[in-house]
Amino acid sequence: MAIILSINSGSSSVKVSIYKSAAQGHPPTQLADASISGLTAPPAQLTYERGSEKIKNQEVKGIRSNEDACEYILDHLVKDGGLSEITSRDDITHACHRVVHGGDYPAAHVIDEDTYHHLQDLTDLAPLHNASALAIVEACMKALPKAKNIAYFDSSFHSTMPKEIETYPIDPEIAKKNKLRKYGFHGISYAFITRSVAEFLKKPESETSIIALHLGSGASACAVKNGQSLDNSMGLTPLAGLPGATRSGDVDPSLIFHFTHDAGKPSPGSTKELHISTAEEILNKKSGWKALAGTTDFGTISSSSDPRCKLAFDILVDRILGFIGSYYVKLEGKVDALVFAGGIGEKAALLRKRILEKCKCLGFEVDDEKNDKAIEDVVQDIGKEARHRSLVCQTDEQFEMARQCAVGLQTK
Ligand SMILES: Nc1ncnc2c1ncn2[C@@H]1O[C@H](COP(=O)(O)OP(=O)(O)O)[C@@H](O)[C@H]1O
Ligand SMILES: CC(=O)OP(=O)(O)O
Ligand SMILES: [Mg+2]
Repeated sequence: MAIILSINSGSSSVKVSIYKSAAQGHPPTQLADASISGLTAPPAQLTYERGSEKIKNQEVKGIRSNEDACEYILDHLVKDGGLSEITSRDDITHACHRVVHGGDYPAAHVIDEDTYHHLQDLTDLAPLHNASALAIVEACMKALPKAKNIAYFDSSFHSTMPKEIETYPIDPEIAKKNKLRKYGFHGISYAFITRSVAEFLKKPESETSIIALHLGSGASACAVKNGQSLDNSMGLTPLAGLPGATRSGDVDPSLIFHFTHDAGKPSPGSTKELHISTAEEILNKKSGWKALAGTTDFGTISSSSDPRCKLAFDILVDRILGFIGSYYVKLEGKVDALVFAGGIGEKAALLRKRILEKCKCLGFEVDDEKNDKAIEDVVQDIGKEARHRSLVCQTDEQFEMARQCAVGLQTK
């Protein structure tokens, strides 16, 4: 029997789930689930569930990085006497890592020396993510000597984007040499969402077309056509597209040079592993609703009467509407559903309401009573009878990686 550890290192949280692989062709069974959130809005908060039993929900001190969070959780899982399948770290046979930027890798990759160095080269393209994910990989290689480490990339799901969408209108020679194109991200989540919504709608995945919104501290929109990614709002890096907790999202590329004359200089935040310019540091880490409203907590922004929070809220609504409109046309109106997911998408009912009210002209209609209900199912309807469905999906990047790993296991 395989014991699969699934690690999702996000920009404001680290989520770790542990599964045992079931019989041939069955999805893996979750044994426990732990997350440390609030990494950008301390104090960090640990939640820990074994099966359906909520074991812990408490503040944790001394967590200064995603790596600290992962080590703390791993220690917790192994020491939890309630998990009979795990008596030591040696029982863990597979460690699945969410790695945001996989470059041209179209699918998951066992992490060997070559893969590790290839991913190190990509760190500069995902400054908030790849470096910490690789640090966690390195820690797992030491802490879990018996485990096979496998990287699942946020970018792989978007390898189906057509040329005219992934190509930037820049010098093709330089673009080719430096691999400068749109990659798109949150793909592990969009793969889970597409499969879950197809199941909910009782349609084959290959006939399911949706506009999906993964709204977390990093936020993106995705047009899925017949089960495959057509377009994603993120680009060469996760900076493009929608604003995030500390990220600007799309701005006029010239802006940064008017923001500071030091834009092109190395950022003071650069390290041995991470070479980012001052421009990237500002736009990735010192912008977004943190800069606008002084907090990365979108729950606060949604409920505050502070005009700065209202502006941050309205900006996010405006930018999301831009992508919904564009993707609705690109899908030629053949949209089975508009789907909200991610920490914000699943919890910010007011944001969903505002967006759906503006999308009434496209044939979406919010049902306030359903929209205000707690989201308990994997997929839940929040819309009225209308031309198109409006849904929430509790996305699960950890499960998606473990499922793909279990399938891979069963086919090897
Ligand atoms: N009740 C809530 N209402 C609105 N936003 C929320 C709520 N709870 C958490 N959030 C937001 O969810 C985001 C975290 O999203 P999530 O997808 O879980 O993590 P990550 O961005 O690290 O992948 C944070 O910006 C947080 O402010
Ligand atoms: C790509 C990205 O922004 O990921 P996250 O939302 O987990 O930070
Ligand atoms: Mg995330």
